[in-house]
Amino acid sequence: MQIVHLGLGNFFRAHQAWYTSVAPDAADWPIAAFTGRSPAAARQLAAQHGRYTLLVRGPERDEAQIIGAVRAAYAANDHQAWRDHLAAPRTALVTLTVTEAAYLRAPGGGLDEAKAAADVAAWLRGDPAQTVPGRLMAGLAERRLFGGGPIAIVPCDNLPDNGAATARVLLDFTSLAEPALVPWIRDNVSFVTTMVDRITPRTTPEDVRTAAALTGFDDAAPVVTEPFTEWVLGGVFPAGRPAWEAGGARFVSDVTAHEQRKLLLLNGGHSLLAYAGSARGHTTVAEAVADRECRAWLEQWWDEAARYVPLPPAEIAAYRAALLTRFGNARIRHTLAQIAADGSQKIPIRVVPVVRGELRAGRVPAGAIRILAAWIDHLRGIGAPLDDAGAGPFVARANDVREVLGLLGLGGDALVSAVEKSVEPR
Ligand SMILES: NC(=O)c1ccc[n+]([C@@H]2O[C@H](COP(=O)([O-])OP(=O)(O)OC[C@H]3O[C@@H](n4cnc5c(N)ncnc54)[C@H](O)[C@@H]3O)[C@@H](O)[C@H]2O)c1
Ligand SMILES: O=P(O)(O)OC[C@@H](O)[C@@H](O)[C@H](O)[C@H](O)CO
Repeated sequence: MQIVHLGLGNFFRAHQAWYTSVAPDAADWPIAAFTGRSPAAARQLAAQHGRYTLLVRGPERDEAQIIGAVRAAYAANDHQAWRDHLAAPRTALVTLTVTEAAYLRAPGGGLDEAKAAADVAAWLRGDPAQTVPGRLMAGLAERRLFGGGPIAIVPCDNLPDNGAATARVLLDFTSLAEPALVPWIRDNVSFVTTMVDRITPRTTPEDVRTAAALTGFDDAAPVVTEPFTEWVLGGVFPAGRPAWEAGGARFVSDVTAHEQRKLLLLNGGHSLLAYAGSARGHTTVAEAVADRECRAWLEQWWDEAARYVPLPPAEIAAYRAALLTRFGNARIRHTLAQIAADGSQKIPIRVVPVVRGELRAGRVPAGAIRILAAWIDHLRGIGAPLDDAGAGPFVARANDVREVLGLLGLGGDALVSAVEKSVEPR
């Protein structure tokens, strides 16, 4: 059997490829990985026969592992290889790590048709589809044509209910571009929902030197990650899967509680530090969490967000304590700028649901308001640099708090006034 992966970035190599590498049946599950956009990662990995170093960075030392799970690496524009791999009956599942923005979701959750329009038009002209929903559709069209059979799609991006979210954008895209394929997708494609967790920063030139010194292998593309890792999956694998349980993956009937715990507490906490911490001059998560004020803001946010995590209080308390240790690992250089990117995709899923819930309960949540205000400051040029292709409408209205909140589907005088008081004076 075989796994196909789309989005050959660092996280995939620290997480899904690592789980596959430690599975007892790893030899039966080679991975063919495709870059999402630039060909650089494919070139680097192909030159190393897919092998790379995983530096597991604890608070005191690094442990180097050579991972050999990736057997073939392709550039995003190798459309023929993509279609061939998706069509092959031996391909049992497709994993994705392509960032939140790549799903082309509209605020309501379906496909943003304006963002997809050029790709739909390209497909109708007979050109290769370039977006993630378009590429999935193109590969599945080939699979149907050649009788490849049922398959699982396993998104591993930080989106709530990522399986259903992927199904929705894919089916919306297919309805526009290739409607005859829709029933086949409904009957043959299983969408697995996952909660994924392993803090994996960008690789620095120093990491490259460290990896070579530890292993003697002159690796152009090592990956640094933390010791902690978690993977919770819910859904059906009609053509099988590796025994990922060996690495600690859990298969459950409902991922929601795990997903809310991670998305609100970890990712929401990260977004708070990315905007409010960078505005205080910090560069990394570890620096920000060592700042007493940022740490107090984090606890305040967690107190509010915890109300929306359907788990026992003791479990939430243990998770919070573990997060402080993980965030405090100063040897992991996780930059606030990396986390701050694409806030227009992240704020609506990491923070807005808590604000809505609190307003419904008659509370004006100070911790969540701080994140909204710090993000608006970021849109106005404060703190980490703005790197967000979807920020245009928010930047255009950034001087007017009420309008920015309106774009997030939020409003009400009490909220607007609280956020106005919390943004930096101008
Ligand atoms: N890094 C982490 O700690 C971490 C942890 C959990 C989940 N994730 C998820 O993994 C994603 C990737 O993180 P990473 O650290 O590997 O980042 P990365 O920058 O190393 O890799 C990103 C990958 O996504 C692809 N991509 C980006 N935009 C795309 C687009 N519009 N269309 C198609 N492909 C696109 C890139 O080509 C690249 O292959 C995150 O956005 C997040 O959803 C990351
Ligand atoms: O990867 P992103 O861009 O979705 O979000 C940035 C971080 O919050 C995220 O990468 C976390 O480090 C990760 O989700 C931990 O598992």
